[in-house]
Amino acid sequence: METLHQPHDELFARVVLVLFAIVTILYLKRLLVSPFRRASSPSLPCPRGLPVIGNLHQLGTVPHDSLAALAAKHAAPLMLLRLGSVPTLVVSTADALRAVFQPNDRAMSGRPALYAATRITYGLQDVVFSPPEGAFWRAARRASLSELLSAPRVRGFRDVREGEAAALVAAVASSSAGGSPVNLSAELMATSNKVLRRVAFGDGGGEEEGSIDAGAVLDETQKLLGAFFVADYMPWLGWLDALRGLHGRLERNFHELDAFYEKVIDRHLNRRGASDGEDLVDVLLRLHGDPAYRSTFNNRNQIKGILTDMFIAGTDTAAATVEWTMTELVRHPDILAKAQKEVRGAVGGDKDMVRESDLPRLKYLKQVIRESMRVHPPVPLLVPRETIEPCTVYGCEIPARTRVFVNAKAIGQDPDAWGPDAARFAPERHEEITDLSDHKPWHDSFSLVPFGVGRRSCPGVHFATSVVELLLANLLFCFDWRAPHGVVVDLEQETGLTVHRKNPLVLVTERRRRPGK
Ligand code: HEM
Repeated sequence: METLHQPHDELFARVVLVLFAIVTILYLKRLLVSPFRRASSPSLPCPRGLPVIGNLHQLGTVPHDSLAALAAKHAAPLMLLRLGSVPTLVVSTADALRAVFQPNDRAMSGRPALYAATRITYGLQDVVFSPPEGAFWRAARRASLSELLSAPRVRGFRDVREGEAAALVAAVASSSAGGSPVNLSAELMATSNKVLRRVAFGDGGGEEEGSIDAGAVLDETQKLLGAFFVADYMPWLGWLDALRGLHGRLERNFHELDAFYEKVIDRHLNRRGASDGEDLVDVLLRLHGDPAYRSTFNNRNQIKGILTDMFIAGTDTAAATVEWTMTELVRHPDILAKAQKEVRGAVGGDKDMVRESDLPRLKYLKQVIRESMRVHPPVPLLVPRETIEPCTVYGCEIPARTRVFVNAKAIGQDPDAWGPDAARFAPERHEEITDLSDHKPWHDSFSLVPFGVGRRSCPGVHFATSVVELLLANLLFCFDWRAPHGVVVDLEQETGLTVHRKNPLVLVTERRRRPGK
């Protein structure tokens, strides 16, 4: 029997071996060959990657800068990469952005279901990460624009912003007493966080929620959303994230966040009918009872998902904007002096602080902020997109489910859009924009896109600019600023979805002397 079976066994082993080799070769070939090449794209460059990881290693420690360098090296306003197993289109100039989005805004309007975002948003029940095809995103986005972040609602929170701007001035004055340098990065983050918590949860800023340290929990949420999850690029290796402890951290954070939101929502339900103004939780609870929204907006998790949006999208973006603007101002004392002169002249030297009613007169300040967001967009690769259907760009077919990175930072440095001195910090280049109080020009342009582009662009522009302008105006009005002796303020960046300075901005400051005092 044995002698009869042996040749069959050998043959079987050989066949299995050959089949295994074929499957492996086909698999590696699939990984090595870009899907775009198969889809006939002679014109779009695809920088060569490595087996399995593709071009992931080329992202470096500061991905938007590495991608800009890669695009420049290949003279590729549009390039096609493979990040792990994910086909990815990278857009790096204003013209390319127009060519991609003008005809394909709908096709480009998806978001990839990233691992951490999916968990934190209760399975994509929010505005930032939810898929655009379903009724939920449309309803939630409509609610954001018309209720949560509308111009009247934002105006209604003026007292909160002015109160927190005054608290920031007091905190800076106290930390700088006796000539000590101030950690402005930390002060700005605390202020921005407080504004959002008061606006979202009410006057107590969430402090009523007893033992839960909401600031620390939300901070961890932000870190997890910016962390690199292997599963987002090579799903079959997702188990590595568990070994790295990321799953455990994510679960802990999710449950802490959830417990916090449950308490906040219960507190709001218990005090319903009280007449002390609506915060965002009140608005969301009201919408959930509204027949116009009931069919799509119908469970508590959606309220929690949208609250998370407000925090992740609104807190450190505003803080980073002021942080980078102050960085550039201290590096350019002439521009700092000009902006200060404008603020002090427009507000009046006898006043304590800048009020929101003063802001429309501060034209140069708005140019400075615009320039800062051109050179340092706080979300340099926007929030990742994903094509929801195939589309054609420059004659090349881009398949559905291609990830899309818009390099807002590279676009802000594009010499075709900004001239040969694009790298120079020069607020005057925005002089020709007449209506700086209107947020529309942000979204009309393809050359300045810190708030994104098309139908998924940021609905919080109004909210964000009112916070940023007020905080910056007060810092310039109330204090003189300079780097500590012998220190050159650097431009090193910390990575994450939102990009802050790597080293905190520590400055020496002196309180402005009021006339006659
Ligand atoms: C300076 C501050 C801010 C910057 C630079 C910023 C930037 C961005 C960017 C780049 C996007 C992605 C756009 C795209 O994919 O095209 C975005 C989306 C979003 N932002 Fe902002 N943002 C800021 C402030 C805010 C604030 C204060 C809020 C709300 C309180 C907010 C809420 C949102 C939401 C809900 C989305 C998702 C929109 C969607 O996917 O439909 N943002 N933001």
